[in-house]
Amino acid sequence: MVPDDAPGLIPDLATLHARGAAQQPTYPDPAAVQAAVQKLRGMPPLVFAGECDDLKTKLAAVSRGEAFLLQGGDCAETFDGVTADNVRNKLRVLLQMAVVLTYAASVPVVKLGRLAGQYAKPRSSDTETRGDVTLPAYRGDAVNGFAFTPESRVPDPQRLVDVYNSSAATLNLVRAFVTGGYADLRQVHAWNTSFVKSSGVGARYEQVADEIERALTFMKAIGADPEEFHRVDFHSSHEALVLEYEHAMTRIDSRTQAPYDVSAHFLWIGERTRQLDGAHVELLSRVQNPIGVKLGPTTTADDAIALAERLDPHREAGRLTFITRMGAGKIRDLLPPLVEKVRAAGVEVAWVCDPMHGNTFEASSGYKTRRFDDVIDEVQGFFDVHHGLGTWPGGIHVELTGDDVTECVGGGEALAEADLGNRYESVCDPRLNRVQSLELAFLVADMLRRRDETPVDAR
Ligand SMILES: O=C[C@H](O)[C@H](O)COP(=O)(O)O
Ligand SMILES: C=C(OP(=O)(O)O)C(=O)O
Repeated sequence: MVPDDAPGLIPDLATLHARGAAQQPTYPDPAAVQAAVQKLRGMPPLVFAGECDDLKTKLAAVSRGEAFLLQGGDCAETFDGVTADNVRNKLRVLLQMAVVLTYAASVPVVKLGRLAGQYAKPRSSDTETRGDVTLPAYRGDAVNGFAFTPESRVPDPQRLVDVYNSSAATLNLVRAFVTGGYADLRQVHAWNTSFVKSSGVGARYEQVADEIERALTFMKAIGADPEEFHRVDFHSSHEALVLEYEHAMTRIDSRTQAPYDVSAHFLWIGERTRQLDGAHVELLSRVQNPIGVKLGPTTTADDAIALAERLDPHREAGRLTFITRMGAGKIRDLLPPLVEKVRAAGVEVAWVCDPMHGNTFEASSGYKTRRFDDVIDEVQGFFDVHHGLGTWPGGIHVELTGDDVTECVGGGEALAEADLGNRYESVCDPRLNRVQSLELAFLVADMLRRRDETPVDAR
């Protein structure tokens, strides 16, 4: 456990806050905050430091161009959403996407859930107004309630303990699924439930599943049935946003005597909290987990290089992932100078594309949405830029759900703006539904394959 004053390893909370921490809740009762933090400091780790190191090794392969990262899950998890069906559905769509990417593009896929901790949200505005009532904005279940009442919107630190418990329950189920038979490759057909089967992409998936099944039968016949066919490696991630939670979950690893944030394997710093001298960069600069930083359209190459110097001064392979979220209309202009200058500075990172956060708009009905075509266009732009520079498009970071929601428009089922109200369930940003997620996986697999077909000297 890291005491609040572990000298030299982790600054105490007050010192962190004194740096000016963006996007933090204003708690009305400091004693209640202290009590929640103390409670969390005594809880067991959610992940083990050695697992974080394993993920770092895998991300090093991503940064070398030898693997592809699939990072996905809800925009904002909710406490009510911690049900067996919900967790299974999310895992299932990620497994299906990973199979498509691995099989269709012949590339190892590192699987990273945006889950078991993704409960805190940075917001554009501190308040939300409905009619003539203005209340504090909803900042995720980690902070306050979604219900639009004054009581619900008051930040409650006990929620941080609830985040821990919900994350533990989710991770427990995920671990059971991925090692206990559900993720066995022989389940590849069973993951395709009837709803998806009846869609165009579902039929395409069935073909892939048939081919995999034949290959598995052949392998078994010749006596090869490796352990990797029966389980998958799966890791957890979330935005490290609320300092009280991340600080309380930072512990000294008994093997190495170094600090790890044991709330997840991978933590990222958001676009709104990546200030070089800010608290979030300071805290994550001290922990040994693999970490990410979101880079939006205002990021200069100097910003990115300075972030790398602060967060990865020893240039450790797999330590740092840059997750760009420029917007479909900007990525082809903004990404090339960024990647070129970062590379010229000798900084080695995994480059990952978040095609969601630069492409949000408000539909005429008032729903926040994203166009599937914009999502694809940003990923295609990301691939084109890296292709042009000879660098590796290392992965995608996607807000998605395993359910058949109606939050993003377009895709093979041509979801229209008028359909958004049918099943809009996100408490923050719109997610790809299950069919759209699978369609994305096939399109990205095509992009990866086409890249492979290009002769190296033509790159
Ligand atoms: O998920 C990211 C942010 O929390 C979200 O885009 C902010 O949304 P807002 O602009 O509605 O506050
Ligand atoms: C807030 C998020 O993204 P960004 O920091 O890129 O806006 C997010 O991924 O939930």
